[in-house]
Amino acid sequence: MGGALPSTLPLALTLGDPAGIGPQLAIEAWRRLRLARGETFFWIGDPRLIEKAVPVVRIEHPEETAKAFEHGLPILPVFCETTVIPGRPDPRNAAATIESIRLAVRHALAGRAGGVVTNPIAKHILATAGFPYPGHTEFLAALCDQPGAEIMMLVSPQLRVVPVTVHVSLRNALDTLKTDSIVKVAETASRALKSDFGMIEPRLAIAGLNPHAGEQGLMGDEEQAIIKPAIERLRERGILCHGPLPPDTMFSAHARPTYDAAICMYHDQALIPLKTLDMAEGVNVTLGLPIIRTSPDHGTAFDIAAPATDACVADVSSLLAAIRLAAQMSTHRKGKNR
Ligand SMILES: NC(=O)C1=CN([C@@H]2O[C@H](COP(=O)(O)OP(=O)(O)OC[C@H]3O[C@@H](n4cnc5c(N)ncnc54)[C@H](O)[C@@H]3O)[C@@H](O)[C@H]2O)C=CC1
Ligand SMILES: NCC(=O)COP(=O)(O)O
Repeated sequence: MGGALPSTLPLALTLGDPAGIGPQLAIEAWRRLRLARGETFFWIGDPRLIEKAVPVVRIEHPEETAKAFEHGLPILPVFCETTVIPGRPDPRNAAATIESIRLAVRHALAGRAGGVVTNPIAKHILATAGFPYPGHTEFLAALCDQPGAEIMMLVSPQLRVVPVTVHVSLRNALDTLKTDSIVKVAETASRALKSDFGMIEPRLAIAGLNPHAGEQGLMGDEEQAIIKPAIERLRERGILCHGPLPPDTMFSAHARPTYDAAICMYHDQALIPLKTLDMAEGVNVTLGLPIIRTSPDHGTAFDIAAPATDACVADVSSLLAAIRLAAQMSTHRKGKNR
């Protein structure tokens, strides 16, 4: 999906959880992109984690990335407080993880980075360290001074999905699902598909919530009471959308070509089909913010995390897809603002 030229500005890649697969993936991504002469990035991470495994170039400013990339992995250093043991996350290193995200956003907001690509964090480890946000998505919105503007989209070669409710329990998602939030999320998605993905008139498929999209009220009334009014309002605002669709069939090979993004009512309704179809190529994108942010669709994978000097068994495809997509989105957005 895409095809735009790479962004000229380097991307900022964050540390993620240092005990996860992020450091090994950063190395692998640098090796491949350097060979391919593809997109460039600087890693905001701890050089001590990787410098025995790969040539690194410590930089002070993102502008040094282009020159450094040929010679080594450009690193803008942040330092972990305590020894990192792959597979054994430690809340004492949360400060470095958080600082890396902060710096990445600062550089993107200042126009020194084309976008932010985040390595995975372990939400419960950050929470133990007192981090008050459920995930990157909400933290990034706060850093951009636009809390509530953020939405999550997962993108893969076969599907795009947007959950209306995100990092909450299923019970809480049902309680908080509202017509207004469906409208807001769908409008943001539609706008972003134009500005960041180059679409002229994006088509949205709106999922139902209940089996058979409620079976005319026999199996739940949220479709009638909450989702249909949202669709009517979106149509009045000129947004192409259809639904509520039965969630069990709307992701089939026949249905997928009829829309550009599926607006889903809760996290797993959106992410299960996407990861089942395309986990290796899936990319998590934050829309609705002044900065571009992408991330691989997988998590920290502590079970396969290893020291940087070991062979990398983790698949780097999703991170590479995230880097490429961020560059393409940045190019689209620049073209739009020209
Ligand atoms: N964007 C982010 O920061 C995300 C963070 N997470 C966090 O990750 C942590 C672990 O979550 P899990 O549900 O276990 O999901 P996970 O994606 O980390 O792992 C699930 C399974 O997939 C495998 N896997 C994941 N990425 C892989 C890769 N690149 N190559 C090969 N195998 C891979 C793992 O080894 C594991 O067996 C949680 O604390 C969660 O909060 C989860 C999703 C996204
Ligand atoms: N399941 C997606 C996910 O957890 C990613 O969240 P975020 O850290 O990107 O907000």
